[in-house]
Amino acid sequence: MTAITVDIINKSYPAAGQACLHRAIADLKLSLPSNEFICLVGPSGCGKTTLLNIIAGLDRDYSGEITVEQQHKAPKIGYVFQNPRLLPWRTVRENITLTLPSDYDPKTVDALLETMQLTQAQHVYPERLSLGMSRRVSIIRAFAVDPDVLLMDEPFVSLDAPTARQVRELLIGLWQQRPHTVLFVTHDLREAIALADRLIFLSSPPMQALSEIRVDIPRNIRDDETAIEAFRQKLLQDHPEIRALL
Ligand SMILES: Nc1ncnc2c1ncn2[C@@H]1O[C@H](COP(=O)(O)OP(=O)(O)OP(=O)(O)O)[C@@H](O)[C@H]1O
Repeated sequence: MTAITVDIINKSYPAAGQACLHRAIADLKLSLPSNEFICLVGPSGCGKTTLLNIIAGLDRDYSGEITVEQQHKAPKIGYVFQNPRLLPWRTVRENITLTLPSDYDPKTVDALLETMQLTQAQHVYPERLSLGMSRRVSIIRAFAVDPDVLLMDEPFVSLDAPTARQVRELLIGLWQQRPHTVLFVTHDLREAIALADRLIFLSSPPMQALSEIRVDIPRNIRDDETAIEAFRQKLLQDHPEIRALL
């Protein structure tokens, strides 16, 4: 089943200091399958955040069409930003439950907190959290709404390597318990290989999809850095066009 169909004919921004427009996305067509973990990899400025904002419905100033398969009356989109965007005057638990309907099941939140190893921290305020913990809270908040699609925009950027690895493993544990269609943006090819069912490589503006590759490393050895590195080397060998994007 297809979860998201993207057909963007044109997305432009006003070009700084010029009368003309800067074309960010042109004739981009993607068909993204349900319940897959999809990583979007592309150079800085190629339009990845723009694409996520359009899919999320935050940016409607484009020509084309986006279709999101939905299980609810209106499509529910979870969005994890680079900045966790937690409300400082709310506890961890309150930040998670703030956007949930009034009849939400507290046991679901308990289970999410437990899977992300935050049960002990649920009543503290964000200023007491490390960046890795704040990122985990923002991931729970996105999963808690049971989204049709989960968008993640470089959520592990600026974490040190061991913390990024820990949060990545917790995220995959959560996703395996509650499969969702995930669109995850990253610059880091190793991170993408460790996470993804499918990699989509995007070119510089105007953005276009350059290659689409399935990652066939079994999930139970995705923490094996040798397997990840071997896949990366072969990928770059078989698809030299990708090198220019990294
Ligand atoms: N509000 C805006 N006004 C004008 N130009 C913009 C605006 N937002 C983005 N752009 C331009 O559109 C292009 C795509 O930007 P976008 O942030 O989507 O790229 P990105 O791939 O997410 O970048 P990065 O990986 O660095 O976060 C860039 O050239 C950027 O300068």
